[in-house]
Amino acid sequence: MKNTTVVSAPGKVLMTGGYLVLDQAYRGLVVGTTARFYTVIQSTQDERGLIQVRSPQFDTDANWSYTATIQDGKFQFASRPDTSQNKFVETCLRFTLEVIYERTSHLLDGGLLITIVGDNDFYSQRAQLESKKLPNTAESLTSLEPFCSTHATLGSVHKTGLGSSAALTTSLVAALFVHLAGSDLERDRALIHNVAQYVHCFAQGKVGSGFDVSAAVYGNHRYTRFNPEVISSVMNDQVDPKELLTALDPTTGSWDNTIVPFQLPSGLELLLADVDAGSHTPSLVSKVLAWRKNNPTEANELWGQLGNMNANVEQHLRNLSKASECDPEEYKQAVGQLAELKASEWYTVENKTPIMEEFIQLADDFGQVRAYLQKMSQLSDVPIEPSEQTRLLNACMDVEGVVLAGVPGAGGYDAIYCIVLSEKAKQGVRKLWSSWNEMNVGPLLAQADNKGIAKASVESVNGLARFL
Ligand SMILES: Nc1ncnc2c1ncn2[C@@H]1O[C@H](COP(=O)(O)OP(=O)(O)O)[C@@H](O)[C@H]1O
Ligand SMILES: C[C@@](O)(CCOP(=O)(O)OP(=O)(O)O)CC(=O)O
Repeated sequence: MKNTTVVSAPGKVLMTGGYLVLDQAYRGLVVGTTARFYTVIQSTQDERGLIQVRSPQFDTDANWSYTATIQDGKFQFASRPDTSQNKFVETCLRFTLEVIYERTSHLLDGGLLITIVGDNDFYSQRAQLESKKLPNTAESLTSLEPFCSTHATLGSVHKTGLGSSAALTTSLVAALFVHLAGSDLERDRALIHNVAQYVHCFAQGKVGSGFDVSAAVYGNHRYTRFNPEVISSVMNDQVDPKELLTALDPTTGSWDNTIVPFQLPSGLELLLADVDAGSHTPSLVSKVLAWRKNNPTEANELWGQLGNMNANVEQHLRNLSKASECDPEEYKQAVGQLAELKASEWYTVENKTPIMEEFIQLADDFGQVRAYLQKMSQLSDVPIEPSEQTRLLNACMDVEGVVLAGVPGAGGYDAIYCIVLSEKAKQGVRKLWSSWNEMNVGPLLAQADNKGIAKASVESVNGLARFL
């Protein structure tokens, strides 16, 4: 398709580092997912500067129109009077177009038609499956068409926690740079990251750690956040374009975020589940941070202990990756043998190899991470790993071949993840989920995937062409 740009960006799972990663002194280990957001931009012959955006997976009002023009050399942006609001889409367009204009002195010759879709895993498919009288299993989810209708509005849709706004923002920002400024996603990655990070903070009205946008741009990594001061002076409606350009410029050296590549060791598979506990999780983050502020001594000790344990988990994973490369046969043998046992039984294996010891340490240290998160839950009185989730995670750990099971990100009732050693373990975990009664646990199809932002063609993305 001529004059068409497609850019996608992945969802994320923060395996370790929830809460701590808000602080520059600590790290987060984040994994990208195969679930992605796709932004398609088509140039149109419409009125110059007319930008129409649509999200066809939603029932009503998921169309937004804006105008972006240059008057007396100045960038002007407005939403059309008859349009509904989408803070993320609007903020992406407004600031990204402004940055592009400031950098290239050129904007639009005609109009733009922008189509945005997210993989099914970003939104709960429970209602969809029920209406088709299908059980909530991986097989049923596989039978749904790609980018299926959510039968909901953006306001009412049930999200699964993969980070729809970060993936949407990143894919839209990157697609605008490619389409209008001829950007190269490799070469201009840091600039795209900074703009997406800023836009995301602006739209959500607060500066979070930014690990979700970082994962959408770079895929898996160990993340250390940027100093929030980098953007604090431009977090206002009246921002001066030159000041914005300087604040987001990656060559000034002011952005101090770090990205250290990371891979899951071979043979390990990430499984995700969306949990519907029937209750709504309150804002966990502000309560935890308030507790930390009021109890600095106790909190700092806990942050230090949990930070060290998170670092141990990361190191075991890195050691295992190295072992799988240096000694593939022994590694395979260890994985095969351990996959037949519960992690709690691994210590009983006779003549354990160093690779097996590493797996045992990994499972033990991740158990410690959970213990510290449970302590954080109790002390701050916030349900980070609430007892319902503890029971579910313990049951997952009781399946043969499960290495670890935990709550991603901020925790709460909404989601869990497991890492398993075999197809049999994966089936065992999913069987457990489908029979779990205390809460409704539904599998997601997404797996770990290291690809950050990426260009595509319409034809290469299954199910995309029907929207264009
Ligand atoms: N498919 C989509 N099309 C357009 N905007 C979307 C889409 N999905 C999510 N968004 C934007 O992201 C917002 C949701 O952000 P948020 O509540 O922070 O959820 P999340 O935790 O998934 O990022 C929506 O209100 C909307 O502005
Ligand atoms: C608490 C945190 O450190 C991690 C939150 O991770 P989640 O994956 O739970 O995030 P949401 O997509 O906002 O639900 C906050 C942060 O780092 O910004």
